[in-house]
Amino acid sequence: MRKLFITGTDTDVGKTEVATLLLKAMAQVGLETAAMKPIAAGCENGPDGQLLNSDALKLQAAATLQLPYEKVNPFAFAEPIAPHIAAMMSRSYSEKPSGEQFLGTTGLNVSQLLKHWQNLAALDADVLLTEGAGGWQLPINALEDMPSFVQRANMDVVVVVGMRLGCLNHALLTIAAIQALGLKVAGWVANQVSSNIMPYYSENIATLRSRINAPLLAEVPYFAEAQRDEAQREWLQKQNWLSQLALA
Ligand SMILES: Nc1ncnc2c1ncn2[C@@H]1O[C@H](COP(=O)(O)OP(=O)(O)OP(=O)(O)O)[C@@H](O)[C@H]1O
Ligand SMILES: C[C@H](N)[C@H](N)CCCCCC(=O)O
Ligand SMILES: [Mg+2]
Repeated sequence: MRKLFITGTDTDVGKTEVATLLLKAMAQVGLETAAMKPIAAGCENGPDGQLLNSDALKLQAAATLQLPYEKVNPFAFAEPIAPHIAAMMSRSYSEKPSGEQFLGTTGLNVSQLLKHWQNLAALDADVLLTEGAGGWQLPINALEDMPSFVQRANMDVVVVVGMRLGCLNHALLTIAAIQALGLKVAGWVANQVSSNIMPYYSENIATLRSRINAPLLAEVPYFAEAQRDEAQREWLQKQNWLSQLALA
């Protein structure tokens, strides 16, 4: 089983967009996939009152293994804020903890994340794809960050770079932090996050290519709403990212 973790240079850079495109590409070549968004902040109430996150729903729908929502997204919080703060805010306190005290009350920890992830890993699909939340160095409690979970699970990491001004610093810091933990960067994806392509796009790509010691898996264009599905289908046919990931 291939275990991939999708991170990005920030929140809103296209991790879910790229993750669902990857899952669709994998399905097209007959791979069995499971997907997970272990922690999601920013949820709506479903019909039975269950908190549902749109990323988790997209991953659930794009994976070939049909899994119950709570297995895809075991930790769901209402507010669209940093997840460990959302986790703290979701609890009821007689007195809300002040200052840094709340960090001890998030209820999130690496061993719980690992337990839920291992349940999906045990299904032994060809690929288990896990989306992070926000950027790489995401705190989950007073002592632990998301990267410790990725390290314990020994996942390979795909970095989604939102192609906008500032991405050089964010991408290079992210890659350095992943590699410093001894984890493999399976590759990076340049994602156009706006209908206006950034100035000097190709020079920015060239700069990242020259400094990132991992393959550029794909350059994802901005898919306008109109005929989005069709444009994505056409685009997917031209990609060789699965062979770069040794999955095809
Ligand atoms: N290549 C693209 N073409 C068109 N829209 C895009 C593209 N990439 C991202 N978007 C849009 O930008 C928004 C943010 O993308 P996405 O939700 O994938 O970000 P994210 O990194 O997963 O964010 P989060 O940190 O909340 O998980 C979404 O509305 C998404 O549809
Ligand atoms: C709400 C948002 N869309 C994401 N789900 C969470 C982003 C967390 C960012 C935390 C931070 O680095 O400041
Ligand atoms: Mg997302």
